[in-house]
Amino acid sequence: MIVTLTANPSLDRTVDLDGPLRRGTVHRATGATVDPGGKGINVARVLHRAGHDVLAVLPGNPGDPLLAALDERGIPYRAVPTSADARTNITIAESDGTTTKLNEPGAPCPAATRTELVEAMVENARAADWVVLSGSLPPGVSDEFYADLVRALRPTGCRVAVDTSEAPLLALAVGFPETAPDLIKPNSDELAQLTGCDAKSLEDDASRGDVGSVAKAGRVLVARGVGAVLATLGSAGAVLVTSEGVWRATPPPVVARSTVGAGDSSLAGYLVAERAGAAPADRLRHAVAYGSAAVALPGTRIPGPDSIDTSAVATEPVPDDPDRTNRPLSRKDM
Ligand SMILES: Nc1ncnc2c1ncn2[C@@H]1O[C@H](COP(=O)(O)OP(=O)(O)OP(=O)(O)O)[C@@H](O)[C@H]1O
Ligand SMILES: O=P(O)(O)OC[C@@]1(O)O[C@H](CO)[C@@H](O)[C@@H]1O
Repeated sequence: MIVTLTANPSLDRTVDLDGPLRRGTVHRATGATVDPGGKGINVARVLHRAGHDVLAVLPGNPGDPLLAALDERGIPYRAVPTSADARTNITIAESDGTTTKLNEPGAPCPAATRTELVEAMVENARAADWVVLSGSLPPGVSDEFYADLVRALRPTGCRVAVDTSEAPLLALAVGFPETAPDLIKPNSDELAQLTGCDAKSLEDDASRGDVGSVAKAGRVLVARGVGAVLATLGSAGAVLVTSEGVWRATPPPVVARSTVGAGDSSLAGYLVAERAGAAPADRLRHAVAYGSAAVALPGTRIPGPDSIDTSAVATEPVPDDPDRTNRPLSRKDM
């Protein structure tokens, strides 16, 4: 089983425009869709659709429309009572695939909810082979929440994947190696937050075929105890760094409709392959195939196994570059 935690879940409302977004004007939307969202929920949705046994843990009260959306899709969940309904996050989707997101802060999380979420995670982790801790934290939850939870999960022996950003990510990294997860999935912004690199140049270099800086940042994290770094780089694909080596994967050309949930689908794709016993390059291939399939779908729609084409994803090992390895990262190596 895979247990996901979404401490700050959302109902994702996507509004479609037939042209570019213009600030300060009235737009007549051409359509609108609503999906259950929040990063851990998206990971659980993809895994469930791929036939895996999942449990999505989240704060939520009976009657919350988010829980109704999970019920409709048959996603198994454990909802811990909290202060209010889940937030609504808005995506404005332009016809060329450009997406703008407006994410609400989320319902404040009372102390009793935080305690029960941790208890639910520890209890269910005992029967799981992975737990996935994903997304931002709602008001009332301290930045150290994930770091503390990784410590609390250690005795269960369950492997831990984390996908978060900003202060909770930095608070986790401060505790490495004690709080180092078995897997992290930073995008270029998050890799930059962790290592002081410039996010745009990481992605720009990668799209020109140079993933040296990403590989170096990943190696720094692995040296600090992280099991594997799955760095996703938007249309430039992804890089996997483990103690065994570094691989890069390039997606096939895709007509992008919405990038929302692409990173979550990548993480789920990696876990699908990992659970099947795949070697690192094949895990990366699955991550990129799932991510690219998600990008071709509208809103927070998630791909099913039938739309995954791993043969269209090119992977290759990235050799060690002694020159670059000896050069410091732009700010500090964490
Ligand atoms: N324009 C694109 N074309 C093809 N594949 C893409 C594109 N954008 C993203 N992807 C695929 O999706 C994966 C994840 O994308 P990205 O790095 O943007 O994740 P993310 O920022 O975590 O996404 P999100 O937070 O929106 O879920 C990439 O590694 C790639 O495989
Ligand atoms: O505000 P957070 O927790 O950082 O991100 C939330 C979110 O943007 O992430 C998912 C896509 O990855 C969406 O379903 C959801 O709206």
